[in-house]
Amino acid sequence: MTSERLVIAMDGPSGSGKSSVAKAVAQHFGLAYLDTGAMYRALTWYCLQQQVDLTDADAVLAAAQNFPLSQGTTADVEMIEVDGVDVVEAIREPRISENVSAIASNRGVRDLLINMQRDAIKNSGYRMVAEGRDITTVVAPDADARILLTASEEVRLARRGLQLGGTQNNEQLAQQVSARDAKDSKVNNFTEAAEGVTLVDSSDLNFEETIDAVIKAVEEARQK
Ligand SMILES: Nc1ncnc2c1ncn2[C@@H]1O[C@H](COP(=O)(O)OP(=O)(O)O)[C@@H](O)[C@H]1O
Ligand SMILES: Nc1ccn([C@H]2C[C@H](O)[C@@H](COP(=O)(O)OP(=O)(O)O)O2)c(=O)n1
Repeated sequence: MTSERLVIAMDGPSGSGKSSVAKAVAQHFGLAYLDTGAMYRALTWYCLQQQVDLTDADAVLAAAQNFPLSQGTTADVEMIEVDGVDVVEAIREPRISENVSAIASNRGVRDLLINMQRDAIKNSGYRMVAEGRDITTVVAPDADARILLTASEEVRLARRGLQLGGTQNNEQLAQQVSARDAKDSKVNNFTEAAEGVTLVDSSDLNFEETIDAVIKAVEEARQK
């Protein structure tokens, strides 16, 4: 086992393949994995469960300050609990996708979760793939490899539709993907690669090809 540090930061819009590709890349390099979007989703679930008014920024922040989150950091088993309740499936439901931007646009909430994310990277011994919207730019701008994973809107909508098993119509998918990205873009720029960030466009790549492209980008960044 090597203990050489390897922090890989990955950002991108909804449905670009961040979670699935990041997990595969973590397994390839033998790294821990952090899904930061799951943290914002779990906090949304908690606020809804606590009947917090999502338009009340102070109430949302108060909930975040007492957020009883427990999250695993292995790529092969997803573990997310809030106050002992398994929320792995619940946080992917459309009602969460539709409300999560209200939580993620709260500055105080972001500061709290960003600190938790930096702690997670440190606790991994700096051997982790972390993915989200602001990992390459805010959470870990000092990562050893920084990647922006994109795909055309059409491709991302189609992927999300398939992933949700055809349960959502086009309008619902557009709300959960395009409209959410538009809201999230007001907080972070995850459509253009910042300086030093490698862009991987997966529009014309299948899953395996995308993983290979990211691994190649990581290897290249490590040699710099
Ligand atoms: N390059 C690809 N080609 C085809 N399907 C992909 C590709 N990358 C990801 N997927 C699939 O698209 C869906 C969305 O991917 P996901 O990792 O959840 O995206 P994100 O985390 O960016 O929202 C998943 O079902 C995933 O398996
Ligand atoms: N680092 C991050 C990660 C996610 N978010 C917000 C923005 C997103 O709408 C939600 C959910 O993120 P998630 O990565 O689960 O979303 P997708 O799987 O890409 O659809 O959290 C964020 O603001 N910052």
